[in-house]
Amino acid sequence: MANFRGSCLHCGEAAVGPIMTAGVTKFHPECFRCCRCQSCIGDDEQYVLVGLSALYCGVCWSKNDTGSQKQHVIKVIKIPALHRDPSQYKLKKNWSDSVVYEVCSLPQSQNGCNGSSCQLNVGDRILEVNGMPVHDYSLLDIERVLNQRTSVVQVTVEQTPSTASRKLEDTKSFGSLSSLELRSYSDMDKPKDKLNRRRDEHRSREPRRSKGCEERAASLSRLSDSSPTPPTYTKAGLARTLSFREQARSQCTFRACDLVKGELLGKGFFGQVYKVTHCETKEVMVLKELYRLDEEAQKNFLKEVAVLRRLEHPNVLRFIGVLYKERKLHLITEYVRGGSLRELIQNIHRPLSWKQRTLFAHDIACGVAYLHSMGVIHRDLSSHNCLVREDFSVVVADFGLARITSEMCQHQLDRSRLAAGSKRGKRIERKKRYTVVGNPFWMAPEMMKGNKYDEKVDIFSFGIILCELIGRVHADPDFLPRSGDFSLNQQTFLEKFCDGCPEPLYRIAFMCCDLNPDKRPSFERLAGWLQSVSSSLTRCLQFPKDLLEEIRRLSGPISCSLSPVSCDENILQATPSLTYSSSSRDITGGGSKSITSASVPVANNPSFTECTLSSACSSLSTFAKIRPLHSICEVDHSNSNSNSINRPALSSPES
Ligand SMILES: Nc1ncnc2c1ncn2[C@@H]1O[C@H](COP(=O)(O)OP(=O)(O)OP(=O)(O)O)[C@@H](O)[C@H]1O
Repeated sequence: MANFRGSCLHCGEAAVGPIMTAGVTKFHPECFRCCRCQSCIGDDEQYVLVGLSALYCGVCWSKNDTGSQKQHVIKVIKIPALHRDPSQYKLKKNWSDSVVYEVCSLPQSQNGCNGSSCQLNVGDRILEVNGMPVHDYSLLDIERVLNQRTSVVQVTVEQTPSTASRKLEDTKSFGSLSSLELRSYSDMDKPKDKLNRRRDEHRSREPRRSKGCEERAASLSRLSDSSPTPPTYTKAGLARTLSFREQARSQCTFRACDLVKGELLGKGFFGQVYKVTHCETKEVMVLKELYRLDEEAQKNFLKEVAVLRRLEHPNVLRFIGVLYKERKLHLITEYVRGGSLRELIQNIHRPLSWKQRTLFAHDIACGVAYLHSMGVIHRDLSSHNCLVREDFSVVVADFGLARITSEMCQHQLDRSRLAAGSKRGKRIERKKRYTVVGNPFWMAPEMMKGNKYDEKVDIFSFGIILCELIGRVHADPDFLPRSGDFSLNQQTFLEKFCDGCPEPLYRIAFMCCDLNPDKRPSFERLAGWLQSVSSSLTRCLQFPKDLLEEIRRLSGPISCSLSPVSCDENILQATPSLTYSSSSRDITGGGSKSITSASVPVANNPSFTECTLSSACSSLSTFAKIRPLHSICEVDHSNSNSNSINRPALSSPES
């Protein structure tokens, strides 16, 4: 079995967890897509990898099989079991690469057909037979399987230009071969030789399939993992080689027939979320599928899968696997029964003690501290995207807008170097001019203004969540008092919403909502503070003196609002197409009026669903009210010197 560490050929990121392999090249399942039609290629589907770069699905390839003979190609060929011909495939060992066998002679039936892209040719290098890498087997074993007459044999081959154009010599005919033909195992007779016995052994370890489930086509061994113990679902969804060996935790690929679709749990901007139950284990999970098929939606969804599959933490939504259905990728995650934190906060019939609120905040802080340690900025942290489990622990979810920053990993490294006593280096400049994404209610001021930002934007969002928890108030600026500079209006919040709130808790919230990102505490520190606060609350003790002093010192005096919140509907009406300049000092277009708490019911106005970002930037309130309908707004600030309009940027590309 090959070592499946390495990187994905498509995205270049580490290929861990379930991966698709084409020969020795690896892909994440979500990256294993046809370069022409962009559809995901399932593990039972034909593919052709040309020149170690262009991947085609069987359909697109067969429509346009031109020029293949001049290129390096990895593909799957099926040899049907229809012919009775004594002539045989002959193989030889490829001495330059001891792990593959080369076809040196063909049966007579193929006489004159050499060079065809859909059958074995002289010189083809055989990488896998029936999904098993050939290096585990002797040349005789492989020849025996190829020449058996009882069942379809699926062969993954590598064709080089010389192979494809090589002339057929010295071959005897035994009937035509068809390939690029999909047949399932259930169509085939059970092979008896060693190779097929091995395959059957693997399959016999799988849970019994539900009746009526169509079995998979012969394995291409593209979905692989090296964890020593196959996880629960690995085998349920696959009739291929031992897979999922790379990671200890389970990440699975399901078939549609493995899961029974249940109730619709909700709809986001791009996708919808269903409860599903596994036929065999009865485990309830969540399936997220896209209903929008535009590029933007696809991009965000693939990112969500890509991010989630790398993460494993008790306070981060658990990724279970993926499902290919109708050539589309679906995400399977744990089912979180308690709904969103926002729903819980807003449920006034449900009392929440200060300790419970502190624990919620602690869990989120731990989850996002982990994300940051993994180099992920969430960028859409909100009480919508924090889900509450039955045991009242909270998980952070929804990674469609997340950003992976290698700088952050570097930052972690540097920190550990510093901790290990090496010399203090120059502070790494991590802030970058990324795109503006997320929900404006929770969005950090620096992102709102189109400035450079870093992971501290998540801390601001967390501060808003903490305010929601403290005041059981909507994050909407119509309810949660904000200042003219988009920070929190601490004074008003304190007066209106902090009755009975432990002092450290609201002070922590204020620190998180500081306008200056550098003054916001890290999630690691926040988790520590919140842990101490909750312990004190549990034991009804006074807060430790040093904790209180530290928090007071760092949070400083309670600030008063600089620009009183005003109610100015005219801003909304008068500036329908303001430009959003990345160099402007605020997002109001004019700078004179920054925040309005105008209670214009735009959120419920259907015409705003089509509203563009540029027209939405007239005020925080307008901006904010667009978001619940749009769910995402992206503005590209990559050209920081430009004063030009960044037009409705729902799909602005991100570098
Ligand atoms: N794993 C889960 N378990 C239980 N409920 C979930 C789960 N994931 C999502 N939901 C619920 O399904 C609904 C839709 O979720 P989804 O993540 O698609 O959208 P969203 O976060 O509301 O919006 P957007 O993706 O536009 O930010 C939400 O109300 C959420 O509470």
